[in-house]
Amino acid sequence: MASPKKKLQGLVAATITPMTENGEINFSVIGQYVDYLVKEQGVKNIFVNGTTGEGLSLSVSERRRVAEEWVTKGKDKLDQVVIHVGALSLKESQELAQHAAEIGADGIAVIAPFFLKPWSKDVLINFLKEVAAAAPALPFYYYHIPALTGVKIRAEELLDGIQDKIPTFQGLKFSDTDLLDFGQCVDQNRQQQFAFLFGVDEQLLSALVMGATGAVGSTYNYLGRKTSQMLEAFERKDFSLALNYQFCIQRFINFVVKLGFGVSQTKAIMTLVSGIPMGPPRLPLQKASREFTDSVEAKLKSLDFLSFTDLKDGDLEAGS
Ligand SMILES: CC(=O)N[C@@H]([C@@H](O)[C@H](O)[C@H](O)CO)[C@@H](O)CC(=O)C(=O)O
Repeated sequence: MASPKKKLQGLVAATITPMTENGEINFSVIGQYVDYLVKEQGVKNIFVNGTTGEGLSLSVSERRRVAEEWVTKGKDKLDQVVIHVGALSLKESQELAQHAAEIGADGIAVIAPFFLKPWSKDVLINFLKEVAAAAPALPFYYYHIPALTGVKIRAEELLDGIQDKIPTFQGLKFSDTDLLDFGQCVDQNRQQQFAFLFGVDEQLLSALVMGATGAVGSTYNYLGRKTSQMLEAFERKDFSLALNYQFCIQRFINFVVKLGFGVSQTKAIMTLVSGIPMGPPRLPLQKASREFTDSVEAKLKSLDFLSFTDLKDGDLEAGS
């Protein structure tokens, strides 16, 4: 794995936690999953035990084992493995942070505690600082996802002076649609070389314009290639082509959002596209319906996503 000091950039797949039909974690397919991400999707960075990975629905011991399995199977194949160690209990979060360091992960990320909530920036920073201190050699990322945590403290405020409190702070995973807040994070922290990782896949192009240095998301599990093509077009300043890719990705996401989209559906889509059985989600989530899977399969075919055919300029109408 790469040196922990290397900046996290480009696409980061928020990994699914594969499960058996009995609801146990299916560790046996993680090696295959790593190979799929690297070879078929060209994605070499992963974010483990986050929202998509149902991290907060797993026990601490399961989270440790999942993290270990990804680090072991990703050795010499993946560039960076970031482990989400956020929890309601500070002690659990610290245990997971320390464990991530012990197993050789490349970074840790933490969401705001979401039951008994921090109501001010300073309180949230104090919590994050205590977790970061449990893994003092690991890059630390704050995972901002206010729609799920209910903690609405603006990321831009949180970042103000954060490295004085958390010396290992390395960046932000921003899973929100507030591009004013995101833009201000970038604008006010450019000199610090933080990673600004955007987490709303359907809006990534707008975030790239705003200065995102990378992206963490669920769709990079199966749309990694397609999204990389968008990133490459953006790098080349071919904005019209980049927009075509974003629209194509949006068409698919819009389609699944209308059917009802979340972690369960991500598991179903990934099973369909990769052929690796991701299994059902854990309660309280419900397995995606057969109707959902059938509709998605047809849509992916119509958009040519299953064959990863290059989108050419002007193909905007295809599959719409
Ligand atoms: C709420 C949610 O699950 N958002 C996803 C997105 O990738 C999302 O699935 C995508 O933008 C489609 O809406 C990621 O931000 C979550 C994520 O990175 C994670 O699993 O930790």
